[in-house]
Amino acid sequence: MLLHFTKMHGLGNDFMVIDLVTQRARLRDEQVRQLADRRFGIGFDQLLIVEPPRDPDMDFRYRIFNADGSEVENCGNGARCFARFVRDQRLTHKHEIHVETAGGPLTLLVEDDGQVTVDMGVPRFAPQALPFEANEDLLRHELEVDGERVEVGAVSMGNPHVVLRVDDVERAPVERLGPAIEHHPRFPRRVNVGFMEVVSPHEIRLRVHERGSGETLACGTGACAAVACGIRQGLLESPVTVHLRGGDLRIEWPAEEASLRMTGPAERVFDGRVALA
Ligand SMILES: N[C@@H](CCC[C@H](N)C(=O)O)C(=O)O
Repeated sequence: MLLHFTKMHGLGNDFMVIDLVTQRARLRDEQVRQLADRRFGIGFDQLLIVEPPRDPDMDFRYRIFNADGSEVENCGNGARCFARFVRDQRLTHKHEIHVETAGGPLTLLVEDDGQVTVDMGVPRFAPQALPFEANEDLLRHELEVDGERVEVGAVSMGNPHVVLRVDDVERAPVERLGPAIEHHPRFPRRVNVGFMEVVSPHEIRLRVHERGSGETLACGTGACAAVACGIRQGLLESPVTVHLRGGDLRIEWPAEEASLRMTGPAERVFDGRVALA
């Protein structure tokens, strides 16, 4: 069976997008992993699935799968690509699109210049929101990783994140600490790991080791998590420009109980058809 798909990216965080509003398919974990393979498949960091909503107040259901086949709650760069995709495919003409995700509802706003702003909701710092085995909600938690003590901020942006402050993001131990923290026993559903260099109160540099996909060129929810932790720790002030290896995102978080908003680009790369094994 041939399935139409579109390859997209948000700042180099790349996606295979499949419309399951007009097509029918069920993908097994091993099929997702095979499609994600950059040599034997299409290659992507995440697979995004567009489905009809289950809640009649929503426009679509937005499902996300990491390259390792695991289904996850949220993907920020993917949300911007999702908005561009459903409009390009004429599945909607709306500029404000409401989607349900496994991490809760999201609102996507397509701006006049083609950039997309995502209302990511209110960051949640309670350890059980990630989940994270910790007794209380602290600004910084201590973690023992491979015999080393590191300090992390912990936050749920629908999906779980920790953020480490580093002096120089290019020299940060992303390859060593990223996977070790992702699989740390205190995170029963694993965790995304951000390495943040503070340049000024309105500017950071960031690299993210993503749960289930490894280091990517950009992570939207990771950028939101870093800014949320940085503001809460008194290091940053809204708005913040986040420099990722694939480009920049603008993050606004005006007040603790307010929604956090992320603005950035969404690019279509090519369309294709693939036979599911
Ligand atoms: N690339 C994403 C996040 C994708 C999901 C993440 N790897 C997870 O497992 O939670 C983004 O742009 O937010």
